[in-house]
Amino acid sequence: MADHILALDQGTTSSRAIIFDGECNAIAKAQREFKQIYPSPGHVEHDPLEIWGTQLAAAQEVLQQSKLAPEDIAGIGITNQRETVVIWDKKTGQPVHNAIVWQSRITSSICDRLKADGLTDLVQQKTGLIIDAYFSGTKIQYILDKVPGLRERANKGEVLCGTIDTFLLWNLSGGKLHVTDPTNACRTMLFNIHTLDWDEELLKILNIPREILPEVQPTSFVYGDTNSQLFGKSIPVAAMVGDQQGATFGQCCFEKGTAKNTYGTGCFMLLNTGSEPVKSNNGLLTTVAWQLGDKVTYCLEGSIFIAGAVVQWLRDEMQFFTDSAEIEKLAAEAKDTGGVYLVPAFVGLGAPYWDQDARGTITGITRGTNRSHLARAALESMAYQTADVLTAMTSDSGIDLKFLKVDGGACANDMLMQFQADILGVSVERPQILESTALGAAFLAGLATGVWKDMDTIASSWALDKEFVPSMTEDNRDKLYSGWKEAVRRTLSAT
Ligand SMILES: Nc1ncnc2c1ncn2[C@@H]1O[C@H](COP(=O)(O)OP(=O)(O)O)[C@@H](O)[C@H]1O
Ligand SMILES: O=P(O)(O)OC[C@H](O)CO
Repeated sequence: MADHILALDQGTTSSRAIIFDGECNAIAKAQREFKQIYPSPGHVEHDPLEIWGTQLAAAQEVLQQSKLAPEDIAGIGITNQRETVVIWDKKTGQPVHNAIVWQSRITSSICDRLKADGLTDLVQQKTGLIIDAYFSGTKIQYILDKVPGLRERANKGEVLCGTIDTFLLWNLSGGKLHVTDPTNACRTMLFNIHTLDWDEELLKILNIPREILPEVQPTSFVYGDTNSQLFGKSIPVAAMVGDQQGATFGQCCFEKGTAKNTYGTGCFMLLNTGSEPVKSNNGLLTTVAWQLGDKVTYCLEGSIFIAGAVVQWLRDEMQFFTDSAEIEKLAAEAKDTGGVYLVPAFVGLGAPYWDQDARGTITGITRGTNRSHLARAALESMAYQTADVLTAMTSDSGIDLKFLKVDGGACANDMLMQFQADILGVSVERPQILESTALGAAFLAGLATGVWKDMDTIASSWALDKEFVPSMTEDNRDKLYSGWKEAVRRTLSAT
């Protein structure tokens, strides 16, 4: 009987596939890393065919490992790095350019022009976003302008465009389906989050033909079947969801006022604000959490560009250790940072500052500063950036968070989680299943195919691994946090 779900988790650095059974057990996992391409400083690309190749290989491997037949899989749920965008030839499937990755700053000058043209309010009102190179719209414009003859081909309907969910679905369906969902569409800066459709005015401003964009369907939805040659038999694709919204669903943040924070390459905090979009006055994004049937749930999001990546930087560039987990031991050698703050603005700063030109800063170094202090400051930077976001969220939503659910690679770090609880003054809850992103995609696909009956059944499956309770005095918290604010002030490009 088809009572398993295959989740495809296409992330920034790897393509993963996990099979879940109806009791949320991950019965098999496979993962393939792929190349990060840096054509120039601040410019990040991926090879779309490598993304597809690694994702397909991981899916085929996990099926083989599980010993299940394709007919045991009720559906596939796709979850993906968001904003990263591809344009490809409709006939051959060949990409016309590398994918421009969400982290890429290549279009920051286009964004500066849009801001100078006074479009900030219009963009926020329609899309819930802040004008920034992070989002797909200016990346699409950049590719259309850069590749010779591409505009004419786009106008003639010879090419297709899409975020990674769409590109994977198109390939999985053998070139039949060109579809996205609102959690991905809303990250393009071309999608109106109120009408739930591509916005003609924004398409005109960015000079993007509507014909190249995909159809938009709900997040949990049977979009169609995979090409039968890929897995031996066709399997329905039954969910597509941006990875951060996927993690929010996987963490069962179904109630208005619940939030999760994912500590991966970057750090993304999403607060469920219910059926109405809440406008931010403090540098957060208003974004679609998911669409089930015709019911849309919104959230406020704080997107932090560099979180776990600061640990990778200490590992790869500074060569402090060889494995990310070793930071725990090194950081524990110092009882505190000795007054050092590290602001990892390696690609500018995202929420709530949105400063494209800021660059990383270390403050408070003395003759006694050593590697342990720096390691500790790097870990603490994730917690301080999260505190900046939570302050903005409380102010925008009027919601006082009771607890924060956490997931992602760096949340395995107990020292970081305790410091996070301390600096927020809010309890931090780590679940037993840390694969929240893939689990969210599985839940959404399972809802569309009957593996899970309803959201109440899903919510009852969430189980706590460890709770971190704040233990720092308010005085100490205020003193440490004001030191961070001063370090950020020195980092911002205008100062
Ligand atoms: N014990 C640890 N302490 C701090 N950071 C860690 C630890 N283990 C892994 N990380 C960081 O977590 C990140 C990986 O998390 P993951 O959720 O897999 O990220 P992504 O999905 O963005 O690729 C890496 O940036 C890594 O440096
Ligand atoms: O692939 P991740 O986990 O780093 O997530 C990337 C985000 O979706 C970017 O918005």
